[in-house]
Amino acid sequence: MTHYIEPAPIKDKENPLESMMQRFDKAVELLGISEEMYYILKVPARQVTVGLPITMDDGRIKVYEGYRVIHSNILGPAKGGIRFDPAVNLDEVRALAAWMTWKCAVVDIPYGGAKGGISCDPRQMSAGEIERLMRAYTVAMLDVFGPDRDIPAPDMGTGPREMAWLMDEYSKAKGMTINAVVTGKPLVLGGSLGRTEATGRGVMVSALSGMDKLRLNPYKATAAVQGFGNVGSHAASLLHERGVTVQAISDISGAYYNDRGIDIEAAMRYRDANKGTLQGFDGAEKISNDDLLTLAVDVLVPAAKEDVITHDNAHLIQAKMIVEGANGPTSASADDIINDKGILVVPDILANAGGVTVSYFEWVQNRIGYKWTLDRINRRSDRIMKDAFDKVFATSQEYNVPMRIAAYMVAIKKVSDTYKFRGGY
Ligand SMILES: NC(=O)C1=CN([C@@H]2O[C@H](COP(=O)(O)OP(=O)(O)OC[C@H]3O[C@@H](n4cnc5c(N)ncnc54)[C@H](OP(=O)(O)O)[C@@H]3O)[C@@H](O)[C@H]2O)C=CC1
Ligand SMILES: O=C(O)CCC(=O)C(=O)O
Repeated sequence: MTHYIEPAPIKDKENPLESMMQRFDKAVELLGISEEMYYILKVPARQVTVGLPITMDDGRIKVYEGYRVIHSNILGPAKGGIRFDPAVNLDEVRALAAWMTWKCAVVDIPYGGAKGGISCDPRQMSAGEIERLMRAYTVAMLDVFGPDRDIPAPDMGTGPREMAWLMDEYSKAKGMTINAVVTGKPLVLGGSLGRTEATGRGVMVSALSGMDKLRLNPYKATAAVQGFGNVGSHAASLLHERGVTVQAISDISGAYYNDRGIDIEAAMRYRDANKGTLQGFDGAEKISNDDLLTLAVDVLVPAAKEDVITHDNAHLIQAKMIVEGANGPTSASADDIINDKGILVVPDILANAGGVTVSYFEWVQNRIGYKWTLDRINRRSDRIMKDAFDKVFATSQEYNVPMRIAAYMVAIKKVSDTYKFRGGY
């Protein structure tokens, strides 16, 4: 029996790092970036891998691998979530860290990009085992994290509970309470109002902005949302609130379809009362996660994981618009097919930036020792998301490129200009 938890193998097909680099290369070429700057932007500033021996509930010791990659800290402290998932490996974390750099630059917040992850399956672990893993990871990253250095947050498989453990462990090690070291915390520990829904809310703002460009009336529009976790469930709920008929939702147990629309609040209540799963939800017909992606809806929101839309299924997509709630849900191999079909894609580094935007607000509130109202947070984050959408859309028109490449161009220009002005290399 193995006590070492092997990280997921690096994928040679549909590798997220490759997908990120292909879009990056295109944007760099259009911007006429120098070769020196190309490598400055490409190579991560820091990569840390740690071994984490954890005592499991049955007394055995298992050794997990954890990662933190700081892609860039030129715009400010690095920022990015921590992922607990069996598919985590260093390549995935490197791609996710770079996406954070571009994302923060697209929405014009003063952060660089980072990401962390542990190759583990939290669904198979007790709360105590997860807590020991999170605390061990925090101790291993004491010289990486810091409110002015690198500020983690939740991602897939983690949430406020894990962020609370991180803050506690970090604060104990430093001998004082330092809540600005992490965002996405519970409210009582200095979390921000609105952070839980923030990513889904930004997805909703992006979807409505895209619908406006396509002249789609939200009250007549339909949507399918893949993933019913933090991002997917709030995106579905907020789209529903704005009049959109959400015909399909899904989680790892499968997808649930109803052409008259799913009662999203009922689905959320069902999931919360059913150990976090939609398994058995009866307000809809059960279909597969693959079938959800090819439904004849106006708006498709992939909000679960990477590389679900690939060369193999892109030609089957019927949606008029894809709003990427997840990071990297479309692999680069699908880009040309999707663009040729005329589908408007609001890319991940724009569409899901509402989360990090409100994380930024949380950090600002922690630092000034004050709490903003939910109304102020929502108004400010909606404005940031709408301005970013308009800027990326205008760039896509100016250069006649898809919004994805336009978003990379906006981001890369900002980061490379920052390097030029700071100089010293
Ligand atoms: N949380 C945030 O603020 C942000 C998250 N993101 C990105 O959004 C995506 C989702 O993150 P988040 O909502 O936080 O994660 P969660 O862990 O809260 O939810 C993930 C959801 O995806 C489902 N899922 C996982 N694997 C599959 C699969 N193979 N097929 C179908 N569904 C699956 C999960 O199902 P189940 O519950 O059954 O396991 C769950 O419903 C990730 O790509 C993340 O990086 C981006 C920006 C910010
Ligand atoms: O809220 C944050 O700081 C980061 C969220 C995140 O990991 C992401 O946007 O992918």
